[in-house]
Amino acid sequence: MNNLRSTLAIVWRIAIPYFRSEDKVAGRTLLAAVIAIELALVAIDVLVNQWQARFYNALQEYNWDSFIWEIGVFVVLATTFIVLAVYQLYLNQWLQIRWRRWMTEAYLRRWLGDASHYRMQLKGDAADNPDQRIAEDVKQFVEQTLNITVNLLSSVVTLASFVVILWGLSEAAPLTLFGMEYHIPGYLVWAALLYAIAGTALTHWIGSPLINLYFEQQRFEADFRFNLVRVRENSEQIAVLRGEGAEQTLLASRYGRVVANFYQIMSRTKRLTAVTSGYAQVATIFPYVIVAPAYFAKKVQLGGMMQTASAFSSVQRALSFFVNAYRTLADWRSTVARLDGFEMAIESAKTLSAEPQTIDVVSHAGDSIELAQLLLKLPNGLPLIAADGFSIRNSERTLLTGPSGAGKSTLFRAIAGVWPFGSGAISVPAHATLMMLPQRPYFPIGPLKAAVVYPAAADAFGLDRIKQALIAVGLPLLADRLDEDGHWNRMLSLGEQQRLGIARALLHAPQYLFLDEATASLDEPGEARLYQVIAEQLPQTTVVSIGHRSTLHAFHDRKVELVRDGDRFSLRSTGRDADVPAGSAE
Ligand SMILES: Nc1ncnc2c1ncn2[C@@H]1O[C@H](COP(=O)(O)OP(=O)(O)OP(=O)(O)O)[C@@H](O)[C@H]1O
Repeated sequence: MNNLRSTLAIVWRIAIPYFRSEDKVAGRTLLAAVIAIELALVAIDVLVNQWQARFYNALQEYNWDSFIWEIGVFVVLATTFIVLAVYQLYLNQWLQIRWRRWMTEAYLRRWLGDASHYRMQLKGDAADNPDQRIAEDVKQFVEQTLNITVNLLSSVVTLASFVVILWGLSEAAPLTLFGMEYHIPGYLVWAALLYAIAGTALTHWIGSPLINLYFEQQRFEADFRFNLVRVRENSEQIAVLRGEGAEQTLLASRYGRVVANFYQIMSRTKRLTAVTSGYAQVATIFPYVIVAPAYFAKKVQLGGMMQTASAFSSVQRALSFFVNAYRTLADWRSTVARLDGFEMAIESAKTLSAEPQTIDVVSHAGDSIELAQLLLKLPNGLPLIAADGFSIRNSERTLLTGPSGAGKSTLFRAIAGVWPFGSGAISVPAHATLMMLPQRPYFPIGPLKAAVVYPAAADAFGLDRIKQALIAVGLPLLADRLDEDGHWNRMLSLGEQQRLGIARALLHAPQYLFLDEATASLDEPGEARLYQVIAEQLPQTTVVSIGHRSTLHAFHDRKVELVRDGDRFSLRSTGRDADVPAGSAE
């Protein structure tokens, strides 16, 4: 019960923001229309039930006129039913797509905002496969929540209407056993109730493990899909390493989990289907068996008997909502749990930067980047880099070196404000523009011009400027392909990608440019030319580079080295090409 209450509380928390959003008028109107139509459909069911009594009595009495009249009534009822059913589905789908669009956009904003997508990974993948949460789970949540709510409501109303009818019919057709009449008020209602309770309990007992099994199934399927995507993304590496065999084994083992779990679902579903279909079959005949003695004792007409059977099955169906919807409910609960986990992971990634033991990235009025009492840590809490009173001065060009794994890239991540582990403060000039270029720049799939100017809009720069930037970095041939669509990370060599990255920097002209081995794939003369271009075209830009080649020294005013200092590394400024001993920290 507590479980149910907490699931409902989560559903409420996830569902309600849409109905309070800017789209609330459309959302509420559509929801009201869907519910109103559902209630009208129940009313038609009640009318059809009453019609059945009249229709079968007309048959039993060989009354042709009544028969024809009732056929006419049925045509009217059936036509109304069809029109309502068509519009109910149409409006339901309309609401679904609006609600889903709103939720998807809201999740995308939260996931992409504040670098949560990156921090969630740092936190150890608390919510697996966010892509699945946003693409699949939101769709299922909206669809299932709406259908379950509407069906539940319809069941309650059906129950209320038919219980009244069935109660009356219990009077008209008293319980007759072995020639004796027993007057139990509303015995047909009680019989339907007992029947439904027994079915529900049995279904829950057999079906409850399905909730977890469905949850796991979704996860295994998503894992498998994700690994397939990784193979596609890294297909060149895999091909040259002849890694196909290893991939086959890995993928087969991932798919093995999908299959093993599915077998469990199959065997559970088999048992559950035996129960639910047996239950449905018995339900067809059950009311006739109960009313038959009264019928054969001529206490009730054929019409009364048919009406009773149909009312009984309506009550029983409404009561068995849980039995019929068990699979959907199980699926729904796992969808809700996954979305809840996703929301929690986003929240905890957000609060990561607000925790007391995190790095503060603040803006200040000065024109340099200042590191004060900074201690960078690994996610597991081990110290990585300590820096205090260190500044990156305006327009200066700094070369950062140090052993592999010392934390050079992590220092860049901290300055960019996405590395939360550690303490101390990083002050960045207010309104300063920073650009980080890694060794492997990212290019969205699409036209080349959009890839170069990313993250600006494709039309943020004139075509001539983009062409000039490409020519400046030594990619004149690409200058004629700006409108070509492509997967540029796959189509260009790493050196070409790095040139393209520098072209991006030339266009954006940031005040601070951080180059994390961003030219390391070029030969030395090629690298030198790019630094020359940066110096000429971005004379005001403060450049901080990570690199290992000694030839880079010529393009920097200052050399800073990360040196081991106990259990961590610290920054030592060694001046231009100078071998200043360690310990002369800024
Ligand atoms: N997301 C992460 N989770 C756990 N550890 C990490 C993560 N990112 C980096 N590290 C660890 O932090 C340390 C510093 O990594 P970083 O990439 O900053 O080193 P680096 O000095 O740039 O190395 P290289 O010169 O080899 O590129 C490494 O030991 C690395 O394993």
